[in-house]
Amino acid sequence: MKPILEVNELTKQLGSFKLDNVSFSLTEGCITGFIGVNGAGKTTTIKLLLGLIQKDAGEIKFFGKSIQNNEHEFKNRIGIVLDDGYFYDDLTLLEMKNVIAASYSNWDNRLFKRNIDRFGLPLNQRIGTLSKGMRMKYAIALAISHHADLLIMDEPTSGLDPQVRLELMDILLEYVGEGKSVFLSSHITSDLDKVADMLILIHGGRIIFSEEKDLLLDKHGLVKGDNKELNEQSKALFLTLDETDYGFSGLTADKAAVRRQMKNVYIERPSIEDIMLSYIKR
Ligand SMILES: Nc1ncnc2c1ncn2[C@@H]1O[C@H](COP(=O)(O)OP(=O)(O)OP(=O)(O)O)[C@@H](O)[C@H]1O
Repeated sequence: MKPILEVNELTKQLGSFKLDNVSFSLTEGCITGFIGVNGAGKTTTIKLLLGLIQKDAGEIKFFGKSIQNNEHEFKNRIGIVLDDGYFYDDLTLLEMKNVIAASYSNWDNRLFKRNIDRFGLPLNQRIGTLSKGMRMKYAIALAISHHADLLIMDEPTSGLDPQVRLELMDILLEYVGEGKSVFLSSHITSDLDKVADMLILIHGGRIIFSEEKDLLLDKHGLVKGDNKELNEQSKALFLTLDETDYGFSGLTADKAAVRRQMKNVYIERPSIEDIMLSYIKR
């Protein structure tokens, strides 16, 4: 599949924080989870993609074309869902829609109406009176009503209850089912366990890995066993290792090698959170 967005050696110094030579690409028709703990650099990367802050160096290409020279086309073909700061609370949903729709050349009012009906949103209610879940659905309805090819979302699930998070994931799955792509930052990795195709981990302003989720989950393993299984060679197979008097548990990035070298151990499937924490603890 084609890369929809390519980020090459993106760099930005912000006070003592440096986003350091960040490179990754997003594949068409995929949900890519951009994961990392607080302060890792997720929002900074997204702000640079959207031109909300200026990069020091690096290049961003959208469908093979530099976004710097094609800013208008890029903005028309992406949908954006940021933290809830960018709506006017005193406007109704309909009034705010009119403000936003005016800035897109391919805005589709019928599609917007369909999304609004589907999400059960009251068009004449003031934005300030919406619940957090409704506000998120409204932000998505706005972001996907101009036939965007790529939806970019910064921490969309934070502060939402599990039911609304589940609904949100269903909406995203339906969206990529139409051949669109989603780039979604989150430190709540459990949502991504279900829906992400690709995962990119950022930590301290650097990309730690960028991989297909299924491959990542397949090759890593949470290993438990008796301490007598551990020696210098087998210990080298672990990203993290906890040893107690009762035995050890550790996360390996090479489950196959553990199977070959350690005979009496249990290997469980890790969660994305287990993997993320192991890489950043190293
Ligand atoms: N304008 C700025 N001046 C100085 N430092 C900044 C500025 N903006 C962000 N930072 C710092 O950059 C680092 C990365 O912040 P960023 O918001 O990108 O992290 P994040 O991964 O999105 O975290 P979170 O999950 O908490 O939103 C943080 O240490 C933050 O304090």
